[in-house]
Amino acid sequence: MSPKNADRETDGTAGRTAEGNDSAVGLYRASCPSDRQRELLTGGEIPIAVYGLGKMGLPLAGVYAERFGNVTGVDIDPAVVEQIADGESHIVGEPGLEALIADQVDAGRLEATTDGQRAASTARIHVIIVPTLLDDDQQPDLTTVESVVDDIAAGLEPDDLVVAESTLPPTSCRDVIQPHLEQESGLSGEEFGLAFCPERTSSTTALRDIRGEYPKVVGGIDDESTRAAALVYDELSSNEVHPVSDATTAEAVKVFEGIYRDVNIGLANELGRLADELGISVREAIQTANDLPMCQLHDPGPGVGGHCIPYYPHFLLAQNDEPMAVTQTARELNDEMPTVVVDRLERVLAAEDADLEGASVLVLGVTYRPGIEETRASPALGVIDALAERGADVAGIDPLVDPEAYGARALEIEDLSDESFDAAVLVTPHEEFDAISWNDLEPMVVVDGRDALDLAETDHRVYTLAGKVDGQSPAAGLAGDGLKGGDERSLTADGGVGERADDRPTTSVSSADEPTTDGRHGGNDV
Ligand SMILES: NC(=O)c1ccc[n+]([C@@H]2O[C@H](COP(=O)([O-])OP(=O)(O)OC[C@H]3O[C@@H](n4cnc5c(N)ncnc54)[C@H](O)[C@@H]3O)[C@@H](O)[C@H]2O)c1
Ligand SMILES: CC(=O)N[C@@H]1[C@@H](OP(=O)(O)OP(=O)(O)OC[C@H]2O[C@@H](n3ccc(=O)[nH]c3=O)[C@H](O)[C@@H]2O)O[C@H](CO)[C@@H](O)[C@@H]1O
Repeated sequence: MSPKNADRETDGTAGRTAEGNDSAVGLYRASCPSDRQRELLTGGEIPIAVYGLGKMGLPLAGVYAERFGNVTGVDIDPAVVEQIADGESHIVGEPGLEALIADQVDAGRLEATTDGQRAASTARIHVIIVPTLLDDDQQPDLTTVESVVDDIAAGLEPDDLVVAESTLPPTSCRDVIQPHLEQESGLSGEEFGLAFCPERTSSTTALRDIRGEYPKVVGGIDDESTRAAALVYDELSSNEVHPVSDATTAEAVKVFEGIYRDVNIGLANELGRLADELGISVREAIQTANDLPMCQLHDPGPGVGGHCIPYYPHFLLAQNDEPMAVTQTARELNDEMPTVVVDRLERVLAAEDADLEGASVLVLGVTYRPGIEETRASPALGVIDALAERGADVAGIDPLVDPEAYGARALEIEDLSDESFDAAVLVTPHEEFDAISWNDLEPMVVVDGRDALDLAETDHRVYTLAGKVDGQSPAAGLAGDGLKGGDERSLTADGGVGERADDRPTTSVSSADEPTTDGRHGGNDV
C-alpha cells in the first residue's frame, strides 16, 4: 500500500472511510440502491473528471456536465484550459459545442484545469479520452494514456470508477491500465472499477453522437465495473447501453469498427483504380451495387487520414501473431493512394507531353476531412511530398491550417487568378472551395480526388479519380481538341488518352506496370 493510502481503510461502504469521514459516493461496489446511485449521479453529488479536452474530450465533458454537473475537465494545454475557463471552446466546426461549454461553465457545472492529480483527488469517476497514437514503427504508443493513469492513480480512492473512452489496443485495460493503477495507487484491483466504453463519435456530429446516436458499448474489467459503468451511460445517453463480456471485448469492438472501415475503403480504392482500364465510373458502379443491403462499399478517394481509421488497424497488427493479411493489405493500399493520385496526374501530363519536373501544382485541402482542423495522416501530406519529390513547385490552400507547415506554398483563394498553374489536385473538398472561380483561371489539368468538382463548362482538363458518380469515366473530363468534358475517353497506362469504346487500352494496367511506391507518404504523424 503506497504511503498516500496507508491510513486509508474502508468498511466496504462506498463513500465513507473507516473513520466515517464523508466523501462523495463511489459507484463501484456501492451499497446504496441503484436508484439512489442514479439520484446522486444526476444530482451532481458524484464528482467527475474528464482527462483530455480535444475534439472528442471537450464535447464529452460538456455532455457529462449537462447530465450530471460537477465535472472537472483536465488538459495539459494551458491555452485549452484558459479558453474553457472563459466559457469558450477551442474546437473548430463542432456544431453546438460553443454554446454548451459556455452554458455549463457559466452554470458552474464544468470547470477546467491542467492539474490532473488535483482533479483526481476529488473525482470519483475518472474518464480517459486522450489520443492513442503510433510511434515511428507503427506500434501503439500508450504514453499519453499512461500519463493520465498516473494522475488518476495519485487521487484514486476505493470504489472509484475509471472509464477509458480512448480507443485502445485490445487487452490494454487488463494488461496495462489496471496493473498501472494498482501499482501507482496502492489499491488492489478489487477496490476500484475499470471499464472500457468506446467513443462512437465523429467530428461535426459529436454532441449528437455522445447524447445517444448509437448504443453505448460498456465492458468492465469485472462484472461490477460493467454494472457501474452501464449505470453511468444509461443516465448519460438517450440510447441503450450495450454491455459486453469484458473490457477486452469492448476494446475489440471499437478497433473492429475502425478496421472494417479501413478495409472497406481499401476495397473501394482498389476497385476505383480499375476505372481507367474498364473505361467506367467505379463510383457509379459502387453506388449502384450499394442498392443491395448486403453490399455497402465505401467511397474511393486519395487516401485515409485522421488519427482514428489509419491508426486502429495497427492496434491489432502490432500485437498479434495470427496473420492479418486483409487488414494489412488494405492499410498498405490506403497508404499508397496519395502516390497513386500523383501517378495519375503524371500520366495525364504525359499525354500532353508534359511532366511534373518544374510544373506548378496547386493542392486543394490539407486537413484529412472537410471542416475539421486535423492533419494527422492526411492524404494531402503524401500528395505534397510526392509532387515535391518529382520536382513540382507545390502551392496549397486550406481554410483551417497553414499549408506552409506541410511543405506547400500557402495561397489564398483570391490569389489564384494572379498565377497560372499546370495542374491542381483536389484532396479535401472544403466548402470554402465553392468560391473558386475556375473560369478565371488559366486552363490546367485538374485531378479531382473526391468527385467534388463540376468543371464541365470550363476549359480545364479534369481527371476524376475512380470516375464521377454520374457515370463519366475518370478521363471523360480531359478536354482534348476543344472537346468539353463528357466525351468517351479513358486514360491508358502508357499515358495515352484513347476513345473509351473501341480503343480500350491494349496494355492492361497491371500492378507490375504501376510505379513502385513506398506508400508511406500518408503515414503517421507522431
Ligand atoms: N476524433 C475522432 O473523430 C474520434 C472519434 C472517436 C474516438 N476518438 C478517440 O478519442 C480519443 C481522443 O481523440 P481526440 O480526437 O479528442 O484527440 P485530440 O488530439 O483532438 O485531443 C486530445 C487532447 O488531449 C490533450 N492531452 C494530451 N495529453 C494529455 C494528458 N496527459 N492529460 C490531459 N490531456 C492531455 C491534448 O492537449 C488535447 O487537447 C482518441 O483515443 C481517439 O481515438 C476520436
Ligand atoms: C467513433 C469514431 O471513432 N468515429 C470515427 C470517425 O472517423 P474519422 O473522423 O476519422 O472520419 P472517417 O469518415 O472515418 O474518415 C477517415 C478518412 O477516410 C476517408 N474516407 C472516409 C470514408 C470513405 O468512404 N472514403 C474515404 O476515403 C476520409 O476522407 C478520411 O480521410 O468518424 C467515422 C464516421 O465518419 C467513424 O467511422 C470512425 O470510427
